[in-house]
Amino acid sequence: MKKAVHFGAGNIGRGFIGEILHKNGFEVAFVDVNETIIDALNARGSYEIELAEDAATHIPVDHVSGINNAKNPDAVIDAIKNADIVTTAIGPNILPFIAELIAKGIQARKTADKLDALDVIACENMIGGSEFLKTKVDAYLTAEDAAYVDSYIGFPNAAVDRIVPGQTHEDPLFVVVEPFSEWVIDESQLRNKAIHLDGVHYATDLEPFIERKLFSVNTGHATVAYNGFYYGFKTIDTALQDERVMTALVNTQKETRDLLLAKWDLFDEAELVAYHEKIRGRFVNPHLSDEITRVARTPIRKLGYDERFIRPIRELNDRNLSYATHLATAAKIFKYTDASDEQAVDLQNRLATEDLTQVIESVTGVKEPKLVQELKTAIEAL
Ligand SMILES: NC(=O)c1ccc[n+]([C@@H]2O[C@H](COP(=O)([O-])OP(=O)(O)OC[C@H]3O[C@@H](n4cnc5c(N)ncnc54)[C@H](O)[C@@H]3O)[C@@H](O)[C@H]2O)c1
Ligand SMILES: O=P(O)(O)OC[C@@H](O)[C@@H](O)[C@H](O)[C@H](O)CO
Repeated sequence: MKKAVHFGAGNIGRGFIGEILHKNGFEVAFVDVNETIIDALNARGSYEIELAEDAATHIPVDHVSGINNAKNPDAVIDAIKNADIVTTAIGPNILPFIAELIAKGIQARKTADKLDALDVIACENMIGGSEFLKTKVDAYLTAEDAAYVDSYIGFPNAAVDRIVPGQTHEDPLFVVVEPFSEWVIDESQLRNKAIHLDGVHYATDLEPFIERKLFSVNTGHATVAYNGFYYGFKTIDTALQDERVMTALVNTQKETRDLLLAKWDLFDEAELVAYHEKIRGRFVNPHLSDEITRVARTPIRKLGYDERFIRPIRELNDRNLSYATHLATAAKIFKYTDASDEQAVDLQNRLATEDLTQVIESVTGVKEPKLVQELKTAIEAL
């Protein structure tokens, strides 16, 4: 069997990436620090996915194993040495912490004179995720290693879409997912073109696809989460029953369409309207309950310069298009609290001790006085 190494045996890792790799004949070594999950993968060698729909379908995934990277880094390096593909779904903030292991795995391939091409694909909600990972990996490589990477190792960007909420089953591996799924990989950045995964869409230019996904699904999701939190809700589906939250989502989607249509020739307005309607339906799937704390997690990341609110705000502003709803939700992120979310706690501590303008500028990376002032006014109005 072909061998895959996948970093992050969490919700989307088991609930989507594992499914696709398995379907394509790979045995999958999941790398994670969660001992319960790693032990269960090794004990059973299989797990089950359930599609959340009327007549729930069950998908068995076997030929899987686990490696605890904190305890057994050498096994990860060895697995990468022998892998046909490497994927991650671990969270953008964690990518820097696995970069050294990936670099060592690449060095092990080079030392073994392996000339098979390998792609390392970051499946994170992030524009340019694999390229970002490559910059972190590069920091651990010599000039000679870098030449080997240029020839044999690809870091194609990817976009992954499937709502996989937090799981609360007795079985730590069982994962309930929405039926919809989409995985797009930038074909132009692939090194190993012989691996063409069934169930993956290969695009020659990923940027419009990742923007359509991130600014539609994730900006929309976050709009529901931060407005929902502000109005006192706990889950995405219940928040959407509130007209104020639904209106915020619908208006945000309109601004997103305006941006996508102004920026890319590729999209058709009617198709985007249908895409956005479908997303609203996905958010209220009655068979899936998604906590606001999951969707609103890591608020500092979500306020990033190239992230789901600030990038559209900047780009709509550049085009003299309205970004009022994006801005109103971005302001609510500054009011988000969750004692169990390190970034939420950090943001609130900074707001309590530092000047608001300084916090806005440092968290969002925005320096343009007009946008900073608008954010400040919107936050102060809450
Ligand atoms: N859940 C979704 O609906 C969904 C959909 C598309 C994309 N994504 C993206 O996929 C990524 C993962 O999201 P998720 O929802 O699966 O999160 P998750 O928390 O369920 O999974 C992340 C996994 O990474 C592991 N991990 C954390 N630090 C680690 C480390 N240093 N070394 C090894 N493992 C470590 C955790 O133990 C966990 O099992 C994120 O970038 C997210 O944006 C999620
Ligand atoms: O994973 P995050 O924190 O970037 O965003 C939270 C959710 O919006 C996200 O996980 C979605 O469920 C997912 O991106 C759907 O494809």
